[in-house]
Amino acid sequence: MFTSSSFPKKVLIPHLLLSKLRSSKMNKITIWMILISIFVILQTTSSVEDEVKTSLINFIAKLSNNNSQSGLFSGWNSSSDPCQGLWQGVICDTQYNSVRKLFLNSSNLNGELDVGLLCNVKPLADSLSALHLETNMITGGISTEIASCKQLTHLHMSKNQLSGSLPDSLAMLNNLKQLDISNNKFTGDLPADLSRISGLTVFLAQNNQLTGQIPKFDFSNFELFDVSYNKFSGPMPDVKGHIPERSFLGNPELCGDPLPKECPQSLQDKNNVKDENNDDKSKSSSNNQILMFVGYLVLGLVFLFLIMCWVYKRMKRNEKVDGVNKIASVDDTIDKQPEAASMEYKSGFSRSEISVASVDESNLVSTSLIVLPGPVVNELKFEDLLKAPAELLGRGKYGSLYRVIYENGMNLVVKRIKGWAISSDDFKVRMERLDQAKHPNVMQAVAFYCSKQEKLLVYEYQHNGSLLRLLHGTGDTGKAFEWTSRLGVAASISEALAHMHQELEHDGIAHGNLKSSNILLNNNIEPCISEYGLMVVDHNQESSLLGDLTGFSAFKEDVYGFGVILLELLTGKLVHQNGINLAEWVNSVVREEWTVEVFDRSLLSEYASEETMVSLLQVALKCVDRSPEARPSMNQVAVMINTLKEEEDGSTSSLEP
Ligand SMILES: Nc1ncnc2c1ncn2[C@@H]1O[C@H](COP(=O)(O)OP(=O)(O)OP(=O)(O)O)[C@@H](O)[C@H]1O
Repeated sequence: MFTSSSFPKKVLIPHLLLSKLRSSKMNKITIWMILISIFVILQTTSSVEDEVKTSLINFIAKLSNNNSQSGLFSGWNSSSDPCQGLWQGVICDTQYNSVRKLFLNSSNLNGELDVGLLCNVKPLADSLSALHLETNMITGGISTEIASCKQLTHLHMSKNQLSGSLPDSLAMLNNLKQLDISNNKFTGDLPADLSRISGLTVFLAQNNQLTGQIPKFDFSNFELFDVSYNKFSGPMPDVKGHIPERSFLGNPELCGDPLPKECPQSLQDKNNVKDENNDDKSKSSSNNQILMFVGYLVLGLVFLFLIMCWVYKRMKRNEKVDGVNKIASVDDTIDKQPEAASMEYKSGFSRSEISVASVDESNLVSTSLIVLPGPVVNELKFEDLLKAPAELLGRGKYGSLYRVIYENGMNLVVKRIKGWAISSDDFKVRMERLDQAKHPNVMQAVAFYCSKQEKLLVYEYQHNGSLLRLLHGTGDTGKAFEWTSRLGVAASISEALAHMHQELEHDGIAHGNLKSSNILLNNNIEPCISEYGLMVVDHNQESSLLGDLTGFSAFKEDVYGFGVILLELLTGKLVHQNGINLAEWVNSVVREEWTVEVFDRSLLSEYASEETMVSLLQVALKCVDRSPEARPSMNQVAVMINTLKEEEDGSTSSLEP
């Protein structure tokens, strides 16, 4: 029942357990339960083996016409082990203790074949790889159950009295290598799918009464192939020289080369048509495949092209976004100067960009520049501006700024504003009003251009840079930015701004984007407010507490912007530095009565009046009041600063010898 190798595992362990249990004096019921369990386990294990034994005994009994006990097979009894050597013809796999092969050939077997008795018993069907029944007188046939003996590689049944047709299920034995059914009385057609068993190397079916056509095997696989002396019909399969002619002889209805019988014309035609059909089918299927392939290729290319377009567009868009981000960072940190920025943006003033604008004629006020009257330029042509070499100075939230060297050597800057929701007519009126409200400390536009999509403003280029650069730059002017100059700048800007506010009050045009980078130093090192009235006020600024930033609110935003400039002048600090908001920082220091601490140290060493500085600081703090209503008007600011300046001028002149 058990092999010597399996016995110790299954019995010794319970043994040990038992002795342990006895020694620990466990109660009898427990011991009985364990014994019963062991018995049940042993019973179940043996029942599988018994099933195999029983089926084998039944199989041989049927094959031998119930005479097995008298002859060779007397050792086949249920009290012995099929794998222990007493069972004649049984070969086992010793490792798995399973029946692998049955050699029952030449054994005087004259009973009936019942493969179901072997193949319906799973453990046997799963292990049986060879069944040799040749040279007997076995009757019956091969039943469909043969398909369950999936491990069969060798099925030898030659020289018997087997009859009936071969079941289609025979073709399901995928592992079959040798099939010998020769010298029997088999009838009917060969299962067509037999040719699908790719590992079949021996097929012997000679001397039967098999009919129909010979399946199209891959004849190159065969070591042995014989279908001679049957009743096969139809054309010879194309064996491509792998099988000798004699393997097909004795089939009177079989025709075609190399057999002596020629196939009738009708059969040839039928065959040719069949072949042609097959050829056509394969041709058309290969054509279809080519067409399909080309289709996929075209689709793939179109898809690739679309992806590339999409990627290109995205890259373009990202480039733009990148540009905005970079400029924003320049503004925030102010550690890059216009030159640095221009170095960064070498792309320059794209002619095509402006050309695009110029073709948008439907929305133009004028198809060319409107040159404003003034001493700077007498004549400025739009086309010449487009032709001129240009360099990008900066790219802000509202647009880009280019430096353009005009044909006569004149340096201009072109501000290009995109997406400003102002009608062309309103823009033109606005430009004219700004031009009328002149002030020497406000930079006048030289010319402008307007379309629905964009607006261009032309200014004179200022070589001396901005107040921002003067305060926080490298100091390449070589001069210290002394207190009196700072006070002078404050006075000039406040006056210019007060003038503009007064002039443009009814038009509601404030500067809208007042900051130290928009205060430029002209040829006389005089401060000039640039880009007046070009911007919609930035709603994100901390000063911008009101939703409506036109009219009154916009003017108050300018006052706030001016207050910040004053703070920059007094402290020498940037608007935002290391995350600290300048206005808040100054306020907090002043609240702590450490006012002197806020001032620029370079000013304290001068003969600057600390009193005037504190007074100017108070003006600045009023300007940056959180409540716009609490902020003074620009006119009031200008008066206050001028008074301070006069006092300062008076006191310094009285100090002079
Ligand atoms: N007419 C000019 N001549 C010389 N430099 C100028 C002129 N106008 C502006 N600039 C300088 O060019 C740089 C870029 O200007 P731009 O107006 O694009 O940026 P910004 O003033 O920093 O930001 P915003 O877009 O908010 O105005 C700034 O440093 C500015 O001081």
